[in-house]
Amino acid sequence: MNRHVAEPAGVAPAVEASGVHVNRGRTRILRGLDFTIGAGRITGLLGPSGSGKTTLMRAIVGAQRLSAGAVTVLGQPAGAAALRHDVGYVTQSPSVYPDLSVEANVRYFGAMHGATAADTAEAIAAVGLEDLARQRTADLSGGQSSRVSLACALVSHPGLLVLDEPTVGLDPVLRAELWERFATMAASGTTLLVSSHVMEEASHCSSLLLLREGLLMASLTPAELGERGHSTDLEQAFLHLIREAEGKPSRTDRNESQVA
Ligand SMILES: Nc1ncnc2c1ncn2[C@@H]1O[C@H](COP(=O)(O)OP(=O)(O)OP(=O)(O)O)[C@@H](O)[C@H]1O
Repeated sequence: MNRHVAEPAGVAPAVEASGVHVNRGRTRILRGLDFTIGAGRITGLLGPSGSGKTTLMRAIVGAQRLSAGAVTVLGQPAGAAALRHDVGYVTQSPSVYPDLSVEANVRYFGAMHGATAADTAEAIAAVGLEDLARQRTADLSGGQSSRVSLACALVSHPGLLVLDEPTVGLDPVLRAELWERFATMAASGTTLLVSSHVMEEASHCSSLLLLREGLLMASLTPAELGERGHSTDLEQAFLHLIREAEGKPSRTDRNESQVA
């Protein structure tokens, strides 16, 4: 199978990675990744805990030194100054000012990108925090703080939004609303790269990058994952691929909700 999900004719990929290696000390964390991420759609970055998802996201936003290889983002080298207003990154732990209100946080991050008051209000509404806009961020729950962090990235309307496990700690209703929001953003041209180790979330993505132990196991659509993994349950399909790669027989009697 082709390693890359086909791009629509004439549309340049948002991200191109070739031969990406990241070593930390003697540990080889990313081990020669080649892939593209299509523009204007949601790509899921999936893999067990420790497989290298955060390291790869850091490489894409230009926060990770590569040991070898190259990453190009929206036609520029990853981390280039010209990308400052075009790339949004939301880390796993919320990066907000605890002593400021939700609104003040979002306004502050928006100001760096020339965002308006309407942009601030829209970003807060997008993450469902209108009722808490005046609340100090320090007084919010973990899931609410994560949503403030997300609003701070949304406010500048980046062309590429990189989200590290954005749905962790959210209840099912909010999680569904966020995925709807992501779909709307993709439909209006935003490229989203969303990491998760919950395979059920893969079905919300149009393309998937499956990482395991620093290697790219596959770049494919959810439907292709189901076919290759012989299961409509994407969790089972991914486990099948992993066992196939390990040369072990596939077990179909497992019923975990996460791959990690
Ligand atoms: N600063 C560091 N020094 C050495 N090793 C590191 C460092 N940061 C991460 N690693 C190792 O790199 C590997 C990949 O880590 P990474 O955080 O990218 O994985 P991940 O897939 O995002 O995991 P999770 O889903 O648990 O967040 C892990 O084995 C981790 O222990």
